Amino acid sequence: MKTSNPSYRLWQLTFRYKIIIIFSCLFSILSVATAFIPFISVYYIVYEIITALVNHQLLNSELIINYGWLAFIGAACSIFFNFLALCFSHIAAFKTLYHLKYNFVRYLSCLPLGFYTAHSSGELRKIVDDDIEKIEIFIAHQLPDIIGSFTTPVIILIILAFFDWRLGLATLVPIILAYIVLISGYRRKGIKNNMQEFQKRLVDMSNASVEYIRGITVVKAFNQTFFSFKRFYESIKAYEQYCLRFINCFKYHMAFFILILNNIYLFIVPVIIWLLGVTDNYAHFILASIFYLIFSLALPAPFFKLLYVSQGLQRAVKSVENMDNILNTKPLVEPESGLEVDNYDVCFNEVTFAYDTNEASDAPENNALNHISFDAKQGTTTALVGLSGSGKSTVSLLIPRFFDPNKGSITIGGVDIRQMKSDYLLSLVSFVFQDVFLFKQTILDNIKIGKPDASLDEVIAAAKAAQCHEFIERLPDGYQSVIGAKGMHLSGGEMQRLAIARALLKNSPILILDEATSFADPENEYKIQLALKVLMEGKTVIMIAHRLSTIKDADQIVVLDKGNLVEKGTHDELIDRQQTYYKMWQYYKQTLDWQMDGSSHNDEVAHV
Ligand SMILES: Nc1ncnc2c1ncn2[C@@H]1O[C@H](COP(=O)(O)OP(=O)(O)OP(=O)(O)O)[C@@H](O)[C@H]1O
Repeated sequence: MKTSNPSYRLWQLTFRYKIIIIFSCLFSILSVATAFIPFISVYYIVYEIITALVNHQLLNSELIINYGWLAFIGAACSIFFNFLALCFSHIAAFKTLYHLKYNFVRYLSCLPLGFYTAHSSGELRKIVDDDIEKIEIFIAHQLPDIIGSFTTPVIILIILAFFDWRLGLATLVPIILAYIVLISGYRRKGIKNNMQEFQKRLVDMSNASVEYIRGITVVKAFNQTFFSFKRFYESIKAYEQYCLRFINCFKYHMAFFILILNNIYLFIVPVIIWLLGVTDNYAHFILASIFYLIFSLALPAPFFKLLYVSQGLQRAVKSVENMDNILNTKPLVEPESGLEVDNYDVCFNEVTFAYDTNEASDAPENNALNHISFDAKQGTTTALVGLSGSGKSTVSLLIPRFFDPNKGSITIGGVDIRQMKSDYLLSLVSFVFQDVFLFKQTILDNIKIGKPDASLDEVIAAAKAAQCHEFIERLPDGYQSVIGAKGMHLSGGEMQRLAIARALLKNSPILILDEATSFADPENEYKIQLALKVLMEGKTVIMIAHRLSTIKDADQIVVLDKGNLVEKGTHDELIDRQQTYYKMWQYYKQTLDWQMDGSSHNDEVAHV
């Protein structure tokens, strides 16, 4: 867990690749130091010319040329060292970027599914794409700038001794003043809150835009363009408002900072005038004055960088905080050394589970599941039935540990699933969910997710069994057709069959079918049932199907009602019992009869 404060964490991350960063800092210091050499050289050139003129001596042209070369070498070295500093800082930044993105995305995959209901995809996308990149930008660009802007006053202090220390101090005073103004601006009451609000509004705007674009078809179909756009528009307005508030809060400090640095000479000129009256060596003093006046023009640049650096620093700290908020979410606890199993009976023992609380509530109505116990033997099919919201999907999600039960346990082959490594547990289970998610990759890749090292023949065999081979072959690029590409549209039923092909290919011993045939037309449904029969051979199958006809032959039917297990047995046993299942079956038959009577010509049977 990441517990340290975000600023400290940012520096920890910055120095993750210590040696590389130290080299970057060293080259930054050298770059700033050598940038002064041309000024000093010019000073000595002017000094040589004036002393030669005053003393009526011949100009030492060789010395002047040497100073000229020194100025050139100094400027070239400064550029070269700056280049090296940026090279090293970029190497460290990209290594850190890779490390952070990789670990963050990996960490996301270890989090329970419940986490995703509390955090929108817009928020997570912003962390991966924007926040982590801000940390990268900070290390790559702003760190060398920080080093540069802090080195400058030190160099000024050093060269004070070589010229006129009084003018040197006069140069240093506005710089220190500018620092004080800037720091006091950042320490102002409310600026932190404004910054946080500003960031929150940014996330909200990003979420609203994703939601608007994703839901555009529903929005248009229901003619809700105005209302939907309103939320998006309001989020932009809120962002604008906080942006302005943040800028307002800071505007005087910013203005004074810029004003002071752009007018350093205003601090030097009065000192020159004052010292003119008391100095003995006019020639030397005038030269030093010229030097500092020229020098004062070159000074603001590194400090202006500091202005953007401090903003970048704040943003990077905020980004680290956002990232760490997610990284502090508890992942599912993994055993040190996972147990494996030799049979695949799935057993629920008094399982109680609530989505919203860590502790299952004593009030059963607050729980999604209450004291659920059943055995699903290897090689048998257990069907979960019940009204909408009765807990069928929740039961299926607990098996691969998308959530952990609050009470009770789930075992596979007699081993508690919490004692298995999650990779191993997931390898035991295949799913066909209600909502099929297909990646924007080829059909081949989409099916191969079930078994990445599968050969083309294996993929084709699975596709044939899942009744997708024919429609895939009809596509212009066959198995190489890319999902979502122009002209590549799949129907709901076709997507469902691709998901079945995936599960067929994975061929794991436990199969969870959630509404597996909901989009299939009657002809294909029959074929899919045949294919599933082959697939289900010898496996533990947990099937959620709303159409009771599809689960009539199940070895065991578990009937759920408001999170409670109210009945279990075979179809015939439950019909004989004339309880909940019997009533559902009667409703189901009635629905079928209505359709046969011609009240609807849809082949698709209404869900119970
Ligand atoms: N992610 C979630 N967060 C909070 N509550 C949830 C979540 N998912 C489901 N629930 C609640 O848990 C209960 C059981 O839902 P579940 O989806 O398991 O029912 P279901 O029988 O599968 O329903 P359906 O047939 O409509 O899919 C419901 O009250 C539901 O509102």
